[in-house]
Amino acid sequence: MRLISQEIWADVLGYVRKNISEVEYHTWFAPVKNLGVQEGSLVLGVRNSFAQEWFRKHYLELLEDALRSLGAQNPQVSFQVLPAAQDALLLPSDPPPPPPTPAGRAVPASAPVENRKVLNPKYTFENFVVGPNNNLAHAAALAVAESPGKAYNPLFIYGDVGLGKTHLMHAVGHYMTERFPGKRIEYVSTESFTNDLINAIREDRMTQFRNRYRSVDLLLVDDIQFLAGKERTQEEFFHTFNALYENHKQIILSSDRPPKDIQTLEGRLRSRFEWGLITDIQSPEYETRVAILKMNAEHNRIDIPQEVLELIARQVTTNIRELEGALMRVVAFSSLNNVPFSRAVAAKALSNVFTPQEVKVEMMDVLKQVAAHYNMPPDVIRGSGRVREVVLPRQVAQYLIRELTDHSLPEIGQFFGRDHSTVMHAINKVTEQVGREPEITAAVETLRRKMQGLEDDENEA
Ligand SMILES: Nc1ncnc2c1ncn2[C@@H]1O[C@H](COP(=O)(O)OP(=O)(O)OP(=O)(O)O)[C@@H](O)[C@H]1O
Repeated sequence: MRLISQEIWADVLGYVRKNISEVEYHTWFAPVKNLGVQEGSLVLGVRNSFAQEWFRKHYLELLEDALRSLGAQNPQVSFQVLPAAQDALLLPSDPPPPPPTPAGRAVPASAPVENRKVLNPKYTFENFVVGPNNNLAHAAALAVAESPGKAYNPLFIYGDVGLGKTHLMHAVGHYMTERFPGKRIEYVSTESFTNDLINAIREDRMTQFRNRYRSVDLLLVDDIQFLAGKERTQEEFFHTFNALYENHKQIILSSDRPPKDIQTLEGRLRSRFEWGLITDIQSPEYETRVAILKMNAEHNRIDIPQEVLELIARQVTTNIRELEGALMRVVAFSSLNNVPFSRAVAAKALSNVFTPQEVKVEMMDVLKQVAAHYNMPPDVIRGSGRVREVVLPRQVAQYLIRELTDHSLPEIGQFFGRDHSTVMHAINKVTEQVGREPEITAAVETLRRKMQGLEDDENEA
């Protein structure tokens, strides 16, 4: 759980930093030691009793507000004076989080030069969940990692925000570092490349700049779409590209769109970007989202029930960064309110961020829930049985699928191996019975709430 409290603390510091001056922040908050969440209370270690008093007087409310923003219903913060030796040992305390960057990336665009080489340790191939949305990009990245400069050069990966482009690029970097230890790797965002170029020109350091980017074995450039409209940077990048390419050095580029859609990109660069392989990453489907959450939970040693992960995966559908954020929110909520994980707790934790209408339900989920409710295998419900015990759950499932998903009658029919008129009949039948037959009414109501993650259960926070 240590990792969870670090996440919480990082979020709290982020909140605090936005609300006080930098000087105040560095004076008071930078030396604080996060001692974890104990029974719902965030425990902070401070240097001496004067600091403890100061915090109680001046920052308690701010800290409580920060915890409230993370979902704590009755936020609690306590302070402990650290023993002098521990204080000395612990300082500087947990590094404060970097100021938020627009894309929330691991290596801020304005990071000092030496930071740029840092590859995020989490972004490895082992930690990358492969699904139908990203399997081509994954296979291409792996091929490039195995034969850099030979398989596809450049490798151009494009896709929407937060779908794993940077993760895959870093994975190639990690792989190469392990496999070919002496190789030089440079990871840079297009923004950093541009800033670096501007500084090099201003400070008359062009030779140094060129050496640096032209002497690497693997160049990873993120968000290459930002080259658009920057003529001088395009010019310089063109020469960097050529130098590396001619020496069979690997280049990997990421972008939010394919080269042909990057406006005001010089033709000669565009055509070079198209020399190798262009591959895209799409939004993950439900199963992949659940797998990503599962891997994240395991990675952070969080023991969280599958059904809670499923609820989160249904709510956040397009961006993996947000998906991970939602998981952390649920974890923070349950730890700060000292309640065990449950679907109701998760729904509550996410209710401020995602409106219930956004809940996405899949046909298979409905079938599974109905099957569990009637204590019957899903395949039997989808099968050909005609006895009432099977027909009723089948009709209820079809009714709920129609209500909770966007699927058409023919699609639902196909899912059940029946034609659309049979589905229509089933839906009409249940519609007539709801409100009249208590048993069916209750079943539909319970299942509907469950599917929307709104059911009240005994764990409710
Ligand atoms: N297939 C995956 N398996 C596991 N984690 C993933 C996967 N894809 C993305 N992630 C995680 O999602 C988060 C966002 O990924 P990443 O930063 O690579 O996205 P991006 O496409 O580069 O976004 P941007 O366009 O903002 O640069 C990261 O924490 C990453 O580890």
